[in-house]
Amino acid sequence: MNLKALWARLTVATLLPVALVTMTLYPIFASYLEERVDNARQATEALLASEYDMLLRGMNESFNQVLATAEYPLLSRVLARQTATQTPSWGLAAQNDWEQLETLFDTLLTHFGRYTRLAVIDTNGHEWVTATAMPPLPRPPVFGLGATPAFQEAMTLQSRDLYVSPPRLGASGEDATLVMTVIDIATPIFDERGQRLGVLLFTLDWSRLTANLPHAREDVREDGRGEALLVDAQGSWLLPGSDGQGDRFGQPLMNLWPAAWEAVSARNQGMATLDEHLLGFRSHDIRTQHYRSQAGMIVSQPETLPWRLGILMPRPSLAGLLKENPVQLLAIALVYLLSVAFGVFWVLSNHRLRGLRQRALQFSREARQYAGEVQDLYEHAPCGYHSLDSNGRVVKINRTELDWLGYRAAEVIDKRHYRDFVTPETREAFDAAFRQVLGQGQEGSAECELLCRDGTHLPVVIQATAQVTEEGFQYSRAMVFDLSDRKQLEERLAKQALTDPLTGLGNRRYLEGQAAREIARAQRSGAPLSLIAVDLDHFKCINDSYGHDVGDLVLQDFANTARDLLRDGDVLCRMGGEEFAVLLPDTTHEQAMLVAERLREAIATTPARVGHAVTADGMLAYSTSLGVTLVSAGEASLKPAIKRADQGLYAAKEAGRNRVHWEEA
Ligand SMILES: Nc1nc2c(ncn2[C@@H]2O[C@H](COP(=O)(O)OP(=O)(O)OP(=O)(O)O)[C@@H](O)[C@H]2O)c(=O)[nH]1
Repeated sequence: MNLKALWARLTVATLLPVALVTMTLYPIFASYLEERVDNARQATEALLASEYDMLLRGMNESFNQVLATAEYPLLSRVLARQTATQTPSWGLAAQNDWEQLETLFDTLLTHFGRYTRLAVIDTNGHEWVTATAMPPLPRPPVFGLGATPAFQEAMTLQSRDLYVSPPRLGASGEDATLVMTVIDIATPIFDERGQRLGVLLFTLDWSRLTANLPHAREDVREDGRGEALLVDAQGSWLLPGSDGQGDRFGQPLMNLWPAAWEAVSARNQGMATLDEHLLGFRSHDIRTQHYRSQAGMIVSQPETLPWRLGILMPRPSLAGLLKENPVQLLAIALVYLLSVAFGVFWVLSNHRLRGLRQRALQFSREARQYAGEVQDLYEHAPCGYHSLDSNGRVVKINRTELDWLGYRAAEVIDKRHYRDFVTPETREAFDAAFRQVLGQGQEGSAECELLCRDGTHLPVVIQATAQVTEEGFQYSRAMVFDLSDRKQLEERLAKQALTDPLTGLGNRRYLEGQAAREIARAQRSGAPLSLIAVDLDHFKCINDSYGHDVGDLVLQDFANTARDLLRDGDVLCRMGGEEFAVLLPDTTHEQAMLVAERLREAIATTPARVGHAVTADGMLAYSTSLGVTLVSAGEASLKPAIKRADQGLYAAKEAGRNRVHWEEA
């Protein structure tokens, strides 16, 4: 496997475990996250309800305090007296009422702590009594407040009606530099006869009231537990900052948080999911709050209503959950790490195993190929191979030897003893060699003849060695060489040694061999054995006249003519040169003379074919002289008879040639 494939596998081994772990963990975390989101939604709704109630309760308290104070008889008495005179009257009764009223206002300021300023204003807009949270109080402070919207609105209202201004930035009392968020709450003051005397104006420290909303506090906000949101109908931020200065006060929510504004402006109440927050919201129209308070009617600036109160809670997220619990994060990282490590380990070990397997396969292929080659060599070797057990039974044999024998492997292996394939004549040599193999020497060889299925004999030499282990003799392993060619060569050489190459007749040595056998037979049977010596007449003249080649043709012609004339058992050979001999078994003196005469006459009357290049008719006449004798009983060799036949031959030559002469033993 190449490096590229390994990298691809490693990539898969990394990505796959990550995907599997993610697929396993994601549903768990998703359902957990869903549950947390549901919880957060419920918590948001609960917080919104409680904060809404808290806001209304706080405002109701203020409304009721304003209404209760406006109905206080002391207030209308002071106001009626001052209105009547239109100048500060400092009689004893007035001084007393004034001090009581101041004490009341001081008590209200200090006891409730939520008001920054309390004022009593007559119908002309003159402020007759004023108490502020910021001492020292001017006494008697008279300011014209007739132009304030709170005064003007309250002057149009009936008894127990309230004017409530939207939260605004305002000066606290006389110190115009100290700016804070305030709400004006004003109600008309009537005497017991129902005559309008003026207006009671409470300036409420809005930051003190909203400070009771826990989620409006920045310390709580920073905890990430939620944030209160309060805007008017135009989307202006109504909540002051923690210091009461109003860091975001009055800013449009559209700019601060467009998504939140889009959600709260679309519906009166509900739940919205923003990017990282859940927003629960509801609207509140301050004018409807008289149902909950002692007020007859509540008037405010209509363009600012209704208000929208909301709670923004952080929306639980997967990252947030993990951040919440670092141990969990660590465990998840560990799971990813282990799964990736396992994948990488698996690929690497698999890679190594794969390499080993491929090498093993390669070795096994080579081994099989090698074994096949060895088997092929064994089966088709130019010599025979076989293995025998200690009883001489064939346990293995190659195809070459089976082909020689003409058997199939199934007919031989474990079924036949090898000596059965050896001819009885050579079996003894085989047995002796096999005994040697089984013995100490552990080697043996023998020249034998194998008995083939078709009855033919195959000369072979067997060379065997014993295969011996610690347990002793296992089997013999033998190589068998075919000796047929060698035998044939030997026979051919032997035959050539006994044959005259020019005429194809046997030579002198051949005659001697044949003579020994015939003499022995004649001695056993007592049958006569005759010998004829033949010599071509004037052969030198033929050679000299026509050339040596023509002489050879004449010699071959003589051999053919004589061979045709003689019997099968007669032995015709060339003794050398132009001399021939014929051994005639079982032939008497008379019969031998007849054969010699017939031979002489046949040669004399049958010219040799020498071709037209030599003679005109292509024929060349020649003659022979012959000496005939009997091999005498008691002669162990042919030599004496040859000598006598030669003497007869010379006699025939002497007598004029082309004749037969008997030579007596
Ligand atoms: N062409 C040929 N000539 C041979 C061969 N062997 C021997 N000769 C020749 O045969 C001749 C024999 O001659 P000689 O012994 O004088 O006898 P001849 O001429 O036959 O005379 P006579 O025997 O007395 O009739 C020699 O010239 C040899 O060279 C042979 O194989 N081929």
